[in-house]
Amino acid sequence: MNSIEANFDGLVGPSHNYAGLSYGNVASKSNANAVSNPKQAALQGLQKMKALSDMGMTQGVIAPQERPDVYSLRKLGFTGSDQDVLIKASKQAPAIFLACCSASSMWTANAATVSPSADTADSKVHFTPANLTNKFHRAIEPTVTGNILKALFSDDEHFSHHQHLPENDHFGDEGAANHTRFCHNYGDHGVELFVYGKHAFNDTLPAPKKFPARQTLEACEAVARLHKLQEGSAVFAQQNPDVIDQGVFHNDVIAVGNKNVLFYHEQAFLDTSKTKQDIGRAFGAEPFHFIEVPTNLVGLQDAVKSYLFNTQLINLPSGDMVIIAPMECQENKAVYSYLQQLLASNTPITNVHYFDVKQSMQNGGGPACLRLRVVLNDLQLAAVNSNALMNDTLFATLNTWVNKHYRDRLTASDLASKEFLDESRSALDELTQIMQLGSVYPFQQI
Ligand SMILES: N=C(N)NCCC[C@H](NC(=O)CCC(=O)O)C(=O)O
Repeated sequence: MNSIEANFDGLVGPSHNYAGLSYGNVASKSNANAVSNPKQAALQGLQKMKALSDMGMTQGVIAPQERPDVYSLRKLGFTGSDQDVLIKASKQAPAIFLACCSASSMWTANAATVSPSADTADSKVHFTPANLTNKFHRAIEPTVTGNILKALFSDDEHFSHHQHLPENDHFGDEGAANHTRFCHNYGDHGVELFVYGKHAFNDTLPAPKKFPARQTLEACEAVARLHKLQEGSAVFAQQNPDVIDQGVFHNDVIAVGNKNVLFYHEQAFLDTSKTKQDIGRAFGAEPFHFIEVPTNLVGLQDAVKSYLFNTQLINLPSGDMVIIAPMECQENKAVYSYLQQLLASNTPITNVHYFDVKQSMQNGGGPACLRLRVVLNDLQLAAVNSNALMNDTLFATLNTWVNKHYRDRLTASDLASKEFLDESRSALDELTQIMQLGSVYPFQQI
């Protein structure tokens, strides 16, 4: 049976804004308080999805979350009507209020970890929503993420959904942003690489000193157990703590893998040779390509600014392996010349396509952050909610929907109005009908 790797991108929500919420994420902090353009952000995301679909890729859409999140604010003691809650919170606790308004669920690489059925003991595709405990604005995502994933992958003959890990820093889990999979063909048994920032239960081992390690080894191991991965097919590697301290808050900011390729920066891992050995041993005899980018060609700051590694490494239906990169890689001299050199050298990577996802980039979210990879065989693909799969009709419908509901300018003060809340809820209500998701949002469940 044929298997493909689908990409499910997060549709940017109507509240997309720059609130400087992510300590350790340089772009988020440096663009705090900038005026955002949610309409442009959503349209940029849709353009990328459509372009990948036009390249022959299977492209899905993951709906955004309901924001402002009035329910979290109520849990924190704000009372009255929804409007009262928003006004009180925005005045009395502006930072908490903004955290409850983030459109951060757009970065679906952090939505969940997904293991294809070829890797799991029960031959089902396993999903564990990420608990995202390290940042409050993200820690309020996993329950609705789980609802949306179940609405897209509902058939329990094929799909197995787990509860997110316990909500504690010891089990901090950021999902697929710290997970990549290697295989020969997508339908073959693969090797899943889990990358962590620290050991939660042993604080004598290396860990970053300045910025937080958002993912723990213990969280990675728990996900591998839940997904029933076979012995030897999960590899665990520690991220270099020094690069976390320089703004590499997820492994997908410094490394990306696909099939028999790992594309990574020289400084990505704490112990590069052990990481390579472990992957090589698990992968077996077939040739594997470690494409290591040396610091003298691309410095760490250039890698972080351009998001060279937050690129999608995909196989087109023709078999060609290509990079989907943000425009920032074309604009950065060192990175662009490295990529030109890479294409001229003898690796499986044959082309680079550049996309404008600037609205997302300014919050530290590149092309790879915006997508969740899901390997599916023909039967599983047929069981996916087809209203979430990109095609000409869905593209046109979603463009019209965005143009109808989204603002092209949003500041913190706009977010506290009842008008904005009503606008967002009516947009999401219409979206659940377009995508036939059912009542996934709290405002639809009251
Ligand atoms: N690397 C991956 N896979 N994802 C990128 C996530 C970016 C996100 N930024 C934010 O949440 C910023 C929101 C703000 O500041 O308004 C984060 O730090 O979690």
